[in-house]
Amino acid sequence: MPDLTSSPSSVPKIAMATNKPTLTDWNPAGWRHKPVCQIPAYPDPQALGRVEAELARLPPLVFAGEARSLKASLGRVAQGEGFLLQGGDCAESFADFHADYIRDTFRVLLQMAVVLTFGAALPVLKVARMAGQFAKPRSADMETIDGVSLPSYRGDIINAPEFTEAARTPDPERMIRAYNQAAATHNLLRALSQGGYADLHKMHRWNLGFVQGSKQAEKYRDLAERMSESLSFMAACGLTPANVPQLRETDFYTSHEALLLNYEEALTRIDSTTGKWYCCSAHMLWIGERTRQPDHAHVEFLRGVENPIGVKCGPEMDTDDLLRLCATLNPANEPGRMTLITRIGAEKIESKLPRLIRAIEREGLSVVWACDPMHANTHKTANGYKTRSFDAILDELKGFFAVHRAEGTHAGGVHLELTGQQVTECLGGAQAISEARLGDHYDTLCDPRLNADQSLEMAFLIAEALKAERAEQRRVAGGA
Ligand SMILES: O=C[C@H](O)[C@H](O)COP(=O)(O)O
Ligand SMILES: C=C(OP(=O)(O)O)C(=O)O
Ligand SMILES: [Mn+2]
Repeated sequence: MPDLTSSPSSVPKIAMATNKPTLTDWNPAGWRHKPVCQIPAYPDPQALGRVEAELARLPPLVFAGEARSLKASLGRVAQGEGFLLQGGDCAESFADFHADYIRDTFRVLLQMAVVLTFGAALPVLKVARMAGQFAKPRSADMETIDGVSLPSYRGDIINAPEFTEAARTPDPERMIRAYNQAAATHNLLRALSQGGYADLHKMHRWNLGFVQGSKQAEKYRDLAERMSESLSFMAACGLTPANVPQLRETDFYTSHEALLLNYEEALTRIDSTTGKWYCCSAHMLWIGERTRQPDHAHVEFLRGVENPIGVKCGPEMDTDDLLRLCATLNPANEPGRMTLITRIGAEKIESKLPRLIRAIEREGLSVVWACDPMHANTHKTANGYKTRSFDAILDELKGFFAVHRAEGTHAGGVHLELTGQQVTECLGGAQAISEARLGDHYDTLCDPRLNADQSLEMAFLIAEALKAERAEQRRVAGGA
C-alpha cells in the first residue's frame, strides 16, 4: 500500500489556468483517500513528495485540445464510422530508448493503419502505447528465485528488472526519468507524424524493416503499388499533398495505463479554455483489469479528468460493475469518452462477450468496443518463456468480430502488444516461431509482443474481417 498519509502534491497551477474546475466533488488528489491496488510502497515518502512537486511544475506532455480531438474521433468510432488501432510495448524501457526504436514502432503502426484503412474503408485512428507506458500491474507482489524473494519488477517508472534488492526497491526519481523519456518520445512522434515521414507517397520506403522476402513484405509491396496508383489518380484530379494535408501527415495519439497515480496526478492540469481537468501525461488513459474496482482509487482519479478513457474488461467482469463504471466515468454518456477493451480469451470470447454488449445496448450507452486479444491468451512454455500464440490471438479477434456481427454492434478496434523489432516472443505466424526459437530474441520486460512481421500479418487478417463486416452491412442495408 502506498503511504496515503503523505500530503498530496500541490495542485498544479498551470500557465493560463484562470477558470475554476467544474467538478466540485473531485480533485486530482482525491484518489489518496480510496483503497488502492498495484501502487508500490515507496520507502522514502519525503523523496516521493519532492518528486511529485517537481513533476507538478514541469510542462504538460499533451494539450487538452489534442485529447478533445481524439475524443471526438473516438465518438465517430463509437458510431461505426472509424476503427481504433491501439498498440505498442507491454512495458516501455529506459534501456531501449533511442530514435530508431521509436521510429520502428511508429512505422509498424503506420503500416498496419494503411492496411486496415484499405480493408475497412474507414478512417483508422492510431493510438500508441508509447511515451508513458511504463508502470506494470503484476499478479504477484514478490518474485522468488532459488529461494530468494524480492519485490516483483513493476515497470521502469517504479523499479528495475535486475534481480537484486537495490534494483527492485521503488525509486521515485524514476518518475522524472520516465517523464523526460516520454517528453522526448512525444517530440519525435510529433515530428514523424507531421514532418513528412508519414507522407503516403513514401509508403514504399517504410517497408525497410521487414524480413526480406517474407510473405508480409510481398503483400505490403503489392498494397503500396495499388496505393501509388490511387494517389496518381488523385493527383490527376488535383488532390495532392500540397492541398490535402491528410496525404502528407497523420494524426497520431499516445496512451498508457494510468496505474502510477502519483505520476498521473502531478501531470493533471486545468485547461485554460474550458476550465476542466485533463491528465496531460497522454491523450488517452486506460484502467487495467486489476485496478478497475468501481469504488477504488484508479476509478476515482479517472472519473475527474476529461481525457478519453479505456477500461479493460476481463472474462469475469460483472455487468453490474460494467454499468456502474460507465455511470461513474461517463455520467453524461458522452460519445468517445469510453472505450471498453475486452480481453476475454480465445476460448471464452463467444460465451462471455454477448452479455457485456447486451447490458450496454440495453442502457443505450455510447462506447467504443475494442479487442485486446493478448492478455487473456498468455501461457508459459515448458522452457520457461511467457508467450502467446499467434493463432490464439487471431481466434480471439475472430470471435470478437463474430459476436459483434451477431449482436449488430460495431467491432470498433484492436489493442495489441507489439514492437517494430524482429523479436521472437509470440509463437507462430507466417514465420512459424517455435518454442525452441523463443530464446533467440526474447527482449520484453514484461509480456510477449507481436514482432513487426507478425503485426503486419495480423493487420492483413483483421482487414479481411473488416471487409466481411462491411459486406454484411451492405447486405443488411440492401435487404432493408
Ligand atoms: O501487462 C500486463 C500485466 O502486467 C502482466 O500481464 C502481468 O503479468 P504477470 O502475471 O507476469 O505479473
Ligand atoms: C496490464 C495490461 O493489461 P490488463 O490490465 O488487461 O491485464 C496491459 O495492457 O499491459
Ligand atoms: Mn501487458
